[in-house]
Amino acid sequence: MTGTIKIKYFTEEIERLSYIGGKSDWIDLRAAKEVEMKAGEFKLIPLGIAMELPAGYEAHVVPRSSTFKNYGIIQTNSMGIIDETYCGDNDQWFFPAYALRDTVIHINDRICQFRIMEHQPAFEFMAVDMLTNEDRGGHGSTGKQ
Ligand SMILES: O=c1ccn([C@H]2C[C@H](O)[C@@H](COP(=O)(O)OP(=O)(O)OP(=O)(O)O)O2)c(=O)[nH]1
Repeated sequence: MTGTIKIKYFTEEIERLSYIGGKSDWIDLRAAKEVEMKAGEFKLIPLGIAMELPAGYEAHVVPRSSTFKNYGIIQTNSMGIIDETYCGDNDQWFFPAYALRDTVIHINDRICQFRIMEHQPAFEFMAVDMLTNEDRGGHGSTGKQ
């Protein structure tokens, strides 16, 4: 175990964060309230936590592989990025959900997972007229098989 992260839980009704015994170092997150959705609806599902990430880190939130099968929802931003600056007392994490069928997500359901990543190094972007490299080719240029 390296490092400690301050975490605030917004409800007693979700289980505390834990690693699922030796299976993965991604940590599952839970819905913090019951959410009913109709097909075609968008909702932000609260995840019931706020965190003070360590300096120099961000968190990445993605759906679980089984989330669509279980709940018929997809994450509208594909991957959620939790900035280090998102650390205020009311900066609750949320899962932006789009429902493809009528569905109910219950409180404490594990709907997504996250991990903490170091920031990329800071780069400077320098405008040039030419890149002087060989073109790689358009999308799919390496064929299908
Ligand atoms: O799936 C997500 C994505 C973001 N956030 C929180 C953490 C993040 O730090 C903040 C802002 O997210 P982002 O920068 O991706 O959104 P934006 O639309 O660019 O908003 P902003 O103008 O606040 O940066 O919202 C979540 O809780 N879940």
